[in-house]
Amino acid sequence: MTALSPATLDALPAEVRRPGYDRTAVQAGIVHFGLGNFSRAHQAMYVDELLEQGGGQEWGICGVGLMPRDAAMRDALQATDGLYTLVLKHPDGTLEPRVIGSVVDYLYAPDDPQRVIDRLADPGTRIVSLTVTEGGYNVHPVTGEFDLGNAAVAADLTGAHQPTTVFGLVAAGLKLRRERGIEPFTVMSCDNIPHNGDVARRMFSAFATALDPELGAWMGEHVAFPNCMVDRITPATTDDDRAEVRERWGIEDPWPVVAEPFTQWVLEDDFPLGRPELDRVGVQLVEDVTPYELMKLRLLNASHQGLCYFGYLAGYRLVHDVCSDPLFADFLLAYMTEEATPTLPPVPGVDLADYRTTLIERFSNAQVRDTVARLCAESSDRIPKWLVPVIRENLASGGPVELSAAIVASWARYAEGVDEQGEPIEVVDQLADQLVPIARSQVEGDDPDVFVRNEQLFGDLASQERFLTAYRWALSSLHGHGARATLEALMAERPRPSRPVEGPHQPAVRSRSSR
Ligand SMILES: NC(=O)c1ccc[n+]([C@@H]2O[C@H](COP(=O)([O-])OP(=O)(O)OC[C@H]3O[C@@H](n4cnc5c(N)ncnc54)[C@H](O)[C@@H]3O)[C@@H](O)[C@H]2O)c1
Ligand SMILES: O=P(O)(O)OC[C@@H](O)[C@@H](O)[C@H](O)[C@H](O)CO
Repeated sequence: MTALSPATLDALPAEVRRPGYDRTAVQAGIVHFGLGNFSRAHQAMYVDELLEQGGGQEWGICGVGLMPRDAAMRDALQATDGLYTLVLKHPDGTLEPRVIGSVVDYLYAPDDPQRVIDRLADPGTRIVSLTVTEGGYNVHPVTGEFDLGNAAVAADLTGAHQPTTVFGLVAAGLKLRRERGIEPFTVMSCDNIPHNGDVARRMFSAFATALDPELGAWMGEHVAFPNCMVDRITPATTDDDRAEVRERWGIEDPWPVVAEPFTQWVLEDDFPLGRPELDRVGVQLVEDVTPYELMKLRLLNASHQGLCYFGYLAGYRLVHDVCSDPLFADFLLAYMTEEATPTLPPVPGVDLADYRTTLIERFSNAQVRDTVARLCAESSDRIPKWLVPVIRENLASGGPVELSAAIVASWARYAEGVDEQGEPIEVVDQLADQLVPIARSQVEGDDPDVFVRNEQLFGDLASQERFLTAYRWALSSLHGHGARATLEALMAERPRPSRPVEGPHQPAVRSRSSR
């Protein structure tokens, strides 16, 4: 057994790719907040690749963690001097193990916030990147503005102690740079949010303005916030993943990461202090990321929501099991083709029919073992940003909303917190305390539409007749017949591309038109 470290790299089996570059010469020009599974499988892999190709020595990554769980990442990376194993899992079972070397430092902010601020103020820091989740941007659910009422944010705004939030730390770093006459770094959001750079700009600027209006104005003038689209399905690391790395390659790695082979990064090229030559390693640099992000968020991410609640209620726990079921694959393809795609602009260089088929193949990769639970979590951050816009556009254009409405209904049913066998569901959502009682009251109370009357999440959808009719039908079918039968009814009159015409499943409820 080899404990992963710079000293043991040469002892790893030949099939494990490892850094061939001199890590001691790599400087951390990127500070990354939220160094979790995804950024280690994606951004850090691209930088590692560039380093392999002899470029990017000034673009190593310093991870920063803020949350209690990040102490474990600190410990893991401390043990390996920042190294970790990325295992790409091909559908045919082929594994590509690779040790990533681009993370050259890690700071756990609660240990020493000033060290983080000093690193941000250091002229060598030229990009601050983020994967702090959708919820990490502190957007007020009703106003859409920065939520100044958030307790941690409000505490940071008093300036009475060292900051604890990403907003407080970034603002403190920028303040020092401004005072010292150092140009600001670029802030690069890599979260799954439409116009993630624009959202980051609004939120970070709002915090800075509330702290110090002059700082806010300086930021508005000088800080760049490029938008980007990022893609690589990266499940949470499990103990089985750790054991696999240990047993197959003899590597003792406290926190490896597994991911699918597919990867994509489309990035707006707005980096006043420069950037790594990411275009050398496959990143698409574009003027406007909009068509790419709409494609990805409305096809991939919204389909994840389309499969997770129905899938969970039908008894599935792994994503590939859901998507290997032809009924579910057909449902997702129908949602993507009939409802999501018509809302998309043309995407340069992309055949959307191929993209949709590839998504089903990616979701069906049995080796990745992505979980339905990961996709069901924090739905209140996801459905309003990925699916509700599809519904709105179709309502406005006269397009169909039946399948999207059924996805919303499946969330409403799932949020009741009890499955079809009467077993409890653990609803993981920052709004769970509100949502679960509301969802339960749709069964017990006298308003079956109560869940979608939540304007915070759905705006005025509940007053849109076409949406409401489809939603009511789907919710009632979910209650009366269950998830599988509801999908069968929805799909009964549609072409079924991914299963034989005489398939094994017969619709268990009446078809939509005979209702
Ligand atoms: N996992 C994927 O397949 C994937 C793919 C594309 C994009 N993404 C984006 O990356 C994000 C993170 O995904 P992940 O798989 O790395 O998750 P993860 O749970 O492994 O990592 C999330 C990191 O964000 C930190 N974080 C959470 N809330 C925060 C807050 N309020 N302030 C500061 N830090 C906070 C966590 O402590 C952790 O370090 C997603 O929410 C998504 O926007 C993920
Ligand atoms: O990570 P989230 O919360 O943005 O969304 C859950 C998944 O849809 C997402 O992680 C996808 O796996 C990812 O966006 C694929 O690139």
